[in-house]
Amino acid sequence: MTTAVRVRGLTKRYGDVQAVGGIDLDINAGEVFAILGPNGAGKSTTVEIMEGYRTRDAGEVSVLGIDPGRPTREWRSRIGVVLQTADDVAEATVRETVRQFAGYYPNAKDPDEVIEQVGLTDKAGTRIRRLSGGQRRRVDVALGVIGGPDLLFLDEPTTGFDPEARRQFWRLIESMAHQGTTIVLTTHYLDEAEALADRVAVVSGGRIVAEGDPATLGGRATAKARVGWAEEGGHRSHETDTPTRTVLELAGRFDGEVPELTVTRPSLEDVYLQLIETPS
Ligand SMILES: Nc1ncnc2c1ncn2[C@@H]1O[C@H](COP(=O)(O)OP(=O)(O)OP(=O)(O)O)[C@@H](O)[C@H]1O
Repeated sequence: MTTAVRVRGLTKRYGDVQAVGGIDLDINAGEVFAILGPNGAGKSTTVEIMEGYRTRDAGEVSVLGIDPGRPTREWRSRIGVVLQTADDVAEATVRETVRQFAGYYPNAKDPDEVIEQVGLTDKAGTRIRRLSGGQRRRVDVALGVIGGPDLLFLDEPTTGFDPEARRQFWRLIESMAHQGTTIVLTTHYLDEAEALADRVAVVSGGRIVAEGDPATLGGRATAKARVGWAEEGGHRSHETDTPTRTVLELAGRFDGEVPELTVTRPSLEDVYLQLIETPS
């Protein structure tokens, strides 16, 4: 498997603040990798160093085989970054802006197709300054993907999106991943990480405190299950390592359907909150 991003011993300090305190990361080509962590954990700093927009104090970083501290023009054209749209495009329409950016890349995607994928076809002729915050963010995403990048960085991409726009954005990311684009995203939405990411890293206090498949992170898949049901006008629940046996016993007791039956294991959010409370 080819490695798209390799980071070893990355550190970055701002005055007294150790923003990144020794991060090691390997992100495979074609993978969707999510970086999670509380405010101030060091996510943006790490991602901006990988994008070549911030200098590092120490450590090795290789992104598509290049040190982002010494970027080449060819390398830049293979990297997609979602930035806040600059104010100087605010007078231009969505279509004009996306077409203009398409002109900067050798392998740009079709502007109208990208506008459709971010759900802005109805607004293609609208000036950017007349868009809502969430619509404007969708323009940012369109500009990040228009170049047909091999590696796409998304820093909190869906902040300000309504639920429908988020789902539409997820489909765009899934289709880009399906076509082989490597995607690195930071997000505060755990459902987003769970829906999109092959692997996640949880960053806390400038270090990685857990890393893995979101379905099994922190022992989620093998943690005790909670079986819940309704009985005698109240809600009952039981924590167990053998939920199937509990359900069978209940089915026998109720002679068929168990009222309001649920079987749950810790959510990604439960595991995440535990991880950031007790950084190792
Ligand atoms: N330019 C800067 N100058 C000084 N301190 C900074 C600078 N940028 C970030 N920091 C500090 O470094 C730490 C890490 O910040 P960073 O933006 O990387 O966190 P983050 O995980 O992306 O947070 P958020 O979820 O809030 O975006 C924070 O304590 C922040 O205050």
